[in-house]
Amino acid sequence: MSPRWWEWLASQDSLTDRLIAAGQPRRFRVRLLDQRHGRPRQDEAEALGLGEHQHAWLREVALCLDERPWVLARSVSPLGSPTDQHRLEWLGERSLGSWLFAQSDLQRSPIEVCAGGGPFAGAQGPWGRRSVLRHQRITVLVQEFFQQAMVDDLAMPSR
Ligand SMILES: C=C(O[C@@H]1C=C(C(=O)O)C=C[C@H]1O)C(=O)O
Repeated sequence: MSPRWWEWLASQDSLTDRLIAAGQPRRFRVRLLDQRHGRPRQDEAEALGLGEHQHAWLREVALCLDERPWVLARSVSPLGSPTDQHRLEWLGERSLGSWLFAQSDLQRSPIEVCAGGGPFAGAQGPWGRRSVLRHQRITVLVQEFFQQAMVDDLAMPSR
C-alpha cells in the first residue's frame, strides 16, 4: 500500500473533514442513496456481534466533491426491534461523521482495510475500510469505499 493511501485508510478522525480539506475548493456534499431498516449482511452482523435475525438501521451515501462520488459508504447500526426509530434517522444529507465526531466520548474500533470498491453496483476503487464507532448506546459499523473519481481527482497512486 502506498504511503498516501495509508494516510487516508489509517486516519482515526473524521473522513468528512479530510475530504472537505483535500477537496478544496470543490463543493462537498453527502448524497443519500438509501436509508431504511433491514437485515445486515452476514459479515456486517458478525462485525456488530448481531444474531442473524436482528434488524438494523442501514444507510448508504455517496460522499461527493463537485458531484463526483469520491467515497461510497454503508453504515449499519443495530435496532432493538424492527419498529424502533433509530436515533440518527433525522440525519438526511448531513454527514454521519459530523454528529459522531461531535460526541466527546466517541470510541472507535481498530480499522480493517480491504481491497475493492465495495458492495455497490458499478463501484470501482482500490480500497475500502470499516470500523465500529460507539457513543453511549449507539453502535455503528461504518464501511467506506474509496472510488476511482477520488483517485483521478487527487492523482492518487493506483493502490
Ligand atoms: C464517519 C464519518 O461519516 C461519514 C459520513 C457518512 C454518512 O453521512 O453516512 C458515512 C461514512 C463516513 O465517511 C466520518 O466523517 O468519518
